[in-house]
Amino acid sequence: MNITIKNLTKKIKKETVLKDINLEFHGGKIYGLQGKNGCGKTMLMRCIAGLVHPEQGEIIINGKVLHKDMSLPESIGLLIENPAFLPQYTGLQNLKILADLQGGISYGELEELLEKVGLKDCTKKKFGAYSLGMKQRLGIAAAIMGKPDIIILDEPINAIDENGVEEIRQLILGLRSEDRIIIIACHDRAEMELLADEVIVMENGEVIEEKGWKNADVENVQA
Ligand SMILES: Nc1ncnc2c1ncn2[C@@H]1O[C@H](COP(=O)(O)OP(=O)(O)OP(=O)(O)O)[C@@H](O)[C@H]1O
Repeated sequence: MNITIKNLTKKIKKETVLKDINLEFHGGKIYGLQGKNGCGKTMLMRCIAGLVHPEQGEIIINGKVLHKDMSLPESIGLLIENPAFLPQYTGLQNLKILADLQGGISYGELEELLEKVGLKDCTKKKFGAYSLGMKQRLGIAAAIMGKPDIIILDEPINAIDENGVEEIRQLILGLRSEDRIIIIACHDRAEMELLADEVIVMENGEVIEEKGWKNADVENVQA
């Protein structure tokens, strides 16, 4: 599994929100996007997910060029901003609707997913009555449903209570597998150090630093 981003530039109106981004992502690693509010983390994630068309550059996923060889990445799970769930249904019912669209996911798997994200005690509660942290947990469940090759999580620990943070952290670390690329955005540097194998630091739409610390073979690539 690999993703190559070449000379990616995205403009919104006259503002350049991503500037000449060049990055490589490989399976087996958790990549962290770090930077201040508005630096372009979400926009980069949207581009990788195929939700936004860049003005320049390309995104190549396993040799296939996004928007040329395929309209969307073939196997991707996303948690970006507030996921749209139906308030009148429970978390399990919401997941079931998504699972039916995707196909090949059993009810048992959905129950397991809810347990994994710490929602198994509220299977009867409707999404509309969920707390912010519960909504976030369901969003993570939806993003990892069906075991996608690429998992993108924008601020996954946001709104999770203190006890839940370690639980969600362990869940994310446990998702790491050889064939999977995980990309998370987080503005908290300490959290990022606990979660990511490589960190991509962004500022004003540019990548200003790439560094890795969990794997000895990854040194500071770019200072
Ligand atoms: N729909 C939009 N219309 C206009 N400008 C946008 C839009 N979406 C994002 N932007 C701009 O693009 C830039 C990057 O935004 P982005 O959401 O990627 O930042 P971010 O790093 O994810 O920030 P945060 O940490 O607050 O989520 C910002 O200047 C933002 O104002």
